[in-house]
Amino acid sequence: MKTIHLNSSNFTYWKHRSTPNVMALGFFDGIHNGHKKVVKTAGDVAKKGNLPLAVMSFFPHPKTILSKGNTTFDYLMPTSKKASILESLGVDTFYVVECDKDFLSLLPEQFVSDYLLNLKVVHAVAGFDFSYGHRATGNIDRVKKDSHDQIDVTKVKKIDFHGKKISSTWIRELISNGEMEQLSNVLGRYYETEVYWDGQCFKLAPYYMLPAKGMYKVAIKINERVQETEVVIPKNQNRIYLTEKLIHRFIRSDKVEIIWSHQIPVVQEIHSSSAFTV
Ligand SMILES: Cc1cc2nc3c(=O)[nH]c(=O)nc-3n(C[C@H](O)[C@H](O)[C@H](O)COP(=O)(O)O)c2cc1C
Ligand SMILES: Nc1ncnc2c1ncn2[C@@H]1O[C@H](COP(=O)(O)OP(=O)(O)OP(=O)(O)O)[C@@H](O)[C@H]1O
Repeated sequence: MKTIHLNSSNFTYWKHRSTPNVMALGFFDGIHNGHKKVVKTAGDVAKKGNLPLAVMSFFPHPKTILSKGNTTFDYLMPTSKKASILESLGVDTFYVVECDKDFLSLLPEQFVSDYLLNLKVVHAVAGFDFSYGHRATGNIDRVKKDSHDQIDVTKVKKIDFHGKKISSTWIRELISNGEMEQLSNVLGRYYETEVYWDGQCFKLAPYYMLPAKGMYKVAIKINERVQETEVVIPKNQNRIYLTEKLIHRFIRSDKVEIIWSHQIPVVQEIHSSSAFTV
C-alpha cells in the first residue's frame, strides 16, 4: 500500500499519477467495525470493477482546525497505525489530505471536483453520516449529482452495537472512563497503544489515548513476544506503571505495545508510589 500525504504543493504531481479507483471516505480514527464495513464495501466494489481501492482521510482532525486550537483532541491512533490496518484490509492507496482552513472552506461541489474527480475516483463509498464541505453541508448522496454522474456512490448503513451507533466518539468516551472491556466489543478488537519505556515507567506514544486512572489487565508486546501482566495508571499522571517485576528488561528504544484487556477493580486510591517498577 502506498500512503500519500496530499497538500496544495504536491497535489498536481499526485493528480497526474492517479488512475481510476474506488475510494472510501472519512476520518477513520481507530478503525472500528463501522469503518471496516465502509472499507470492505469499497473493496468489494473495487474487486467487481477490477479497480484499485483507495481511502481518503485527513490530518489533523477538522475539529482541531475549527476550534482554532482551543480544544484538545484525543486521537485514538496515529496515521501510521491507521495505514497499517488499512493495508491489512486490502487498500492500495491511502491519501491523507492536509486539513487546514482553506480545505475546510471548500464548497461540497468543489471538494468533489478538486479532490474526487481530479484523483480519478469513479465510485465513492462512505457511511450514512459522512459529511464534508463548508459547514459540513455535503453528504454522500450529493456526490453523484455534483460530479455530473461521473462518480457512482454507495452509502453504507449504520453499524451499531446493541442499538447504538459505533463511532470514534463513543470509543473515546469508553477509554476516558476506563471501560476497556466494553470498548473491545465496540471496537471489534482490543485497544492497542504504542508506548515507550523511560527507565521507570511507560509513556504513551503520540496520538494514542490513555485510559482513565486505575489498574488494568493488559498484554505487553515487545518485539512480537507477548506477556500478560497488570499495569497501573495513577491519578493525574500520563504514566503507566507495571505492578510486578518482569523478567524482560526494557531498553529505551524497544518497540513496546500495550494491549488493553479490562480494568481491575481496586479499593484504595491509586498513587504512583504504590506501583512497583522494574
Ligand atoms: C472538504 C471538507 C470540508 C469540511 N468543512 C467543514 C466545515 O466547514 N465545518 C465542519 O463542521 N466540518 C467540516 N468538515 C468536517 C466533516 O464534516 C467531518 O466532521 C469530518 O470529515 C470528520 O468526520 P467525523 O466528525 O465524523 O469524525 C469538512 C470536511 C471536508 C472533507
Ligand atoms: N457505525 C457506522 N456505521 C456505518 N458507517 C460508519 C459508522 N461509523 C462511521 N462510518 C463511516 O465511516 C467513515 C469514517 O467515519 P468517521 O471518521 O466520520 O467516523 P465516526 O466513527 O463517526 O467518527 P466521529 O465519532 O468522530 O464522528 C465515514 O464515511 C462514516 O460515515
